[in-house]
Amino acid sequence: MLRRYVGTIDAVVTRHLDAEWAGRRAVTVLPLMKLLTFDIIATLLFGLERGAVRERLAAAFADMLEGMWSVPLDLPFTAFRKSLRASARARRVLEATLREKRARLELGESSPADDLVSCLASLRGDDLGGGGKQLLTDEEIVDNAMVVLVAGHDTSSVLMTFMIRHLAGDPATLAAMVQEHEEIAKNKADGEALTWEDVHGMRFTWRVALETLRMIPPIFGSFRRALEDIELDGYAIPKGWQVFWASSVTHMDPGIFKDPEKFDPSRFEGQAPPYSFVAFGGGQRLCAGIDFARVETLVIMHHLVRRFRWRLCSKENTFVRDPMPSPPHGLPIELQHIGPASPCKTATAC
Ligand code: HEM
Repeated sequence: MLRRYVGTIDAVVTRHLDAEWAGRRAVTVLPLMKLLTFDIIATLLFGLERGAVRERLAAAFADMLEGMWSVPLDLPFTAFRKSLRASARARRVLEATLREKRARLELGESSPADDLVSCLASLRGDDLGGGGKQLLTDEEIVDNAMVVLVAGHDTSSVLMTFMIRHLAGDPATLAAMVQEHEEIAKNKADGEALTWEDVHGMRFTWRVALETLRMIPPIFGSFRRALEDIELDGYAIPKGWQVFWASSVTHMDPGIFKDPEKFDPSRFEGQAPPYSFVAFGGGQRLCAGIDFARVETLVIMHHLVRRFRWRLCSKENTFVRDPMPSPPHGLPIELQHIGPASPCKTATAC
């Protein structure tokens, strides 16, 4: 299904680079990547065109994220209360979107395959003994849309930001990536959109992404509940206990990844042992958006490395977790344009 949306992702990425990167001498990467991944999700999963509705959703969503990890005190003026209110505003936008989608589906003006909201609104219980009734309530559809928005927005933007940071200091990896993308581009006309097949050819770039995720996993872990008494390395874990799995610890285990501090995309030439690379989680609750993340990452990197070179404004090679990793000051970089010339926009110094 994702195959048919590669061209749309390509169009959103190109528009974003033209509007936000082209002609600028410097940009701050993390906020731009958040904007871009939000635009991709809003377009593809919610079918929201650019405009007032999308801006309202973006604003409510940004406010919601601000307090999402705050102390859960629902009192006036707390970050948590503000986040709850913003979440209610975002839900109202999505409820209105759902009503509109449903009306268009009933009039035959749109198809369930148009976007995620239309797809969920069209699900019927025929195969599950539901007598053809709507499978999900409106509340469940909005819940699902909110989950996808939260799960798919910050994660990919963090990955892209740290890839860009790494490439600034690793000319050999950048050169190998450029070569891969130039090979793909040489068989295409100017401005021709990438296809599913092109994206599948970007093997080296995906290994660079996986290695970036290994070293700086956006989600550092999560909880699982023990379904039965188990013993692990001599420790007894009783049934019902919550266990925290930490991707950062597994990824830095020299018994699994030799020289774990070294950035080496070739580790992913073969298959990593099961449950050793867990940036996307594992088991039944494995990330539902892996393929989506892969396509958007590869399309974005394709256009970035073909159009720009960059230099870090700060030498600080650190990051903080809150709880997502973020580089100092959101990663300001100086840009050099190597793609087709574009009109000069506001130049911001580092
Ligand atoms: C680099 C990008 C991404 C990373 C590192 C990532 C990572 C993860 C992780 C660690 C989990 C928890 C898995 C578990 O508990 O075992 C998860 C769940 C999930 N992710 Fe992602 N994710 C990414 C991108 C996306 C995107 C783009 C989407 C959607 C468009 C998405 C949708 C989801 C959903 C819906 C879940 C919940 C799955 C469930 O509980 O069944 N993710 N992701």
